[in-house]
Amino acid sequence: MSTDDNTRPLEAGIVTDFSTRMSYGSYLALDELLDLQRPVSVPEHHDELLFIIQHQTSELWLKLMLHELRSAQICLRDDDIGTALKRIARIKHIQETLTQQWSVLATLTPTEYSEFRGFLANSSGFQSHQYRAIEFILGNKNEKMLSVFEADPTAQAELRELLEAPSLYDEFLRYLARQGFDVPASLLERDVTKAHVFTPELVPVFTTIYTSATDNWRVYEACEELVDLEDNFQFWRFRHLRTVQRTIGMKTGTGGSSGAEFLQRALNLTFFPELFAVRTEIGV
Ligand code: HEM
Ligand SMILES: N[C@@H](CC(=O)c1ccccc1NC=O)C(=O)O
Repeated sequence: MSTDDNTRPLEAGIVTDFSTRMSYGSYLALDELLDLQRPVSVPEHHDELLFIIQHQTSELWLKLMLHELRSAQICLRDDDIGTALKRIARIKHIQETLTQQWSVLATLTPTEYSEFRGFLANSSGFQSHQYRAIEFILGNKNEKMLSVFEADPTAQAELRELLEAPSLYDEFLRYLARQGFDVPASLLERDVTKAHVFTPELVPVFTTIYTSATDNWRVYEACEELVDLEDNFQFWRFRHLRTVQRTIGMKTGTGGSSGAEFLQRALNLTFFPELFAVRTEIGV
């Protein structure tokens, strides 16, 4: 039923008394959440709220990504590839959201950013423990990264635990070995605290999977999901680099690195090199 005054009448059943009931705001702890955006610039710069919300929303998505990645690892350990694939499907959508989100920050001009950048002092995304946790789970292990978290023992301990645990790729290769694939023993017994290094002897395993995909759909699909995951991760890194270039140019970073040059080097890293190398071996 429509009304003449272009308003929607409330229905009789709509609940309005929340004096004793759980409401939207109380369920989501909105009072606390919306009290956490605290600009430090004096006088307060109009654009600092954008900067804070861009980072806080990113951290929330990183939290969910970590939750799903940890679960995917457990699924693989339990030989439950179906659920692992479901976890990765969601992770890929989170990555797409994180990458698209850069366009909001791209509305921040270099001048606007320079007006409050000084207030950020030495804080930097480099100190994001959730980001580092994701890098570790995906296999970009680097013990030196722990030093940044000396003042945050909880974060440091969590990162050390991840450093010493098998990566997602380690779990996948162990799964493949249990499924009867000829995964090199050196990889199954490797020092998991180190980054995975390209191992030519692993490539034939993937050549078998890719050339007989019709007999191994599940495993083939899992390989392709990992390729998507790495692609998406690189897209995020690339958008970050481009945002940095258009915002601070070649300035050094607040975290103390060379800035754009340091971020550029991350684009040479790879999580699953053999899944890319197999492409060279397929067909003519
Ligand atoms: C104007 C916006 C931004 C600029 C100018 C910028 C700049 C930089 C720079 C220069 C670095 C290198 C470390 C340093 O010396 O500080 C860095 C690292 C990093 N930033 Fe940003 N950043 C921006 C936005 C963001 C956003 C929105 C996020 C989302 C969480 C983010 C996350 C990170 C992460 C995780 C690193 C570490 C990357 C790695 O280890 O490879 N940054 N950023
Ligand atoms: N590293 C950035 C500062 C920065 O972007 C930042 C500062 C505090 C919290 C998060 C940040 N984001 C990513 O590095 C810069 O050098 O301008």
